[in-house]
Amino acid sequence: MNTLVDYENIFIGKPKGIKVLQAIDVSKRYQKDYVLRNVNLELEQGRLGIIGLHDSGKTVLMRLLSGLEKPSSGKITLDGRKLDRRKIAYVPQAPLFDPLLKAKEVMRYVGSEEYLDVVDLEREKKVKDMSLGEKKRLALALSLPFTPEYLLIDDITEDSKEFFLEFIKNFRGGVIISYHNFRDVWEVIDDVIILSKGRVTYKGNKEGLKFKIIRTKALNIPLDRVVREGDYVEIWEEFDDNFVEEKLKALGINYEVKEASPDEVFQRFYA
Ligand SMILES: Nc1ncnc2c1ncn2[C@@H]1O[C@H](COP(=O)(O)OP(=O)(O)OP(=O)(O)O)[C@@H](O)[C@H]1O
Repeated sequence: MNTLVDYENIFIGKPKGIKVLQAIDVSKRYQKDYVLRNVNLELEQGRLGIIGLHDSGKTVLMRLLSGLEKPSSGKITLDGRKLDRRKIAYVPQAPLFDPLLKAKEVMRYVGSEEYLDVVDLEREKKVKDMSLGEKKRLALALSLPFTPEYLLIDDITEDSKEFFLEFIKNFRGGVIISYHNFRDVWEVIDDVIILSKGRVTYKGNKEGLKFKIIRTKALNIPLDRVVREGDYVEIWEEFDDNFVEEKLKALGINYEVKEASPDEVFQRFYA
């Protein structure tokens, strides 16, 4: 293997021939309990965020997409074929390495310790002295010599957040990142899958999560979906709709409008 870092194959251009990563009607159960049900997704080199609360099935889905585990039913394919695991780099939630090895010794498995420079990790540092974020960067370094076309990152820690967000922005291939909120990853994702108790509750472009919250002190308005919050009422409406505002105007009722954050929308409708 070439011992120099192949920057071009990590950061420059797009991989030749766009490949489609697909999950087709994927379910997973351990013993009797289903932890994922009928998940469908399709990604063509874009950037997908898999968002869900604790225990929603994010890690299980990431392990299936990386080829580390097999679905109980349904299938995962790359361009309609069986997964080529080397083309899919996977950064686990909590990577495991021999604690006594140095970073450069772990890299001997792939024969090129130079990739530690790409993830900004000291060659002499022992695994037992690394933070979780550094172990995740080491997992990434191990996958890079295989010129992956997809990068799957299961969770980012506080100390590695900046590094991974920057890496995602520059990576030439497709990215899937799983995380528990939108705030921290919003800038690097285009498409979204929200998981709730193993089921997909939202799938689409992140722009589809735009809602506004209309607030008024008029408590008895003749509209559906009105929620009372203390001394005012709230009505949520999709950002581009104007039905509620026009109705309130016609009724001569004063109101305020605020854009809901993606996390507020997630918590309210899809979590
Ligand atoms: N090997 C396993 N055997 C049995 N149950 C499992 C196994 N792996 C995961 N589960 C169960 O699957 C469910 C989803 O777990 P998963 O780790 O995917 O959630 P998550 O969304 O990644 O949560 P977190 O945000 O806490 O990491 C949990 O109830 C978990 O206990």
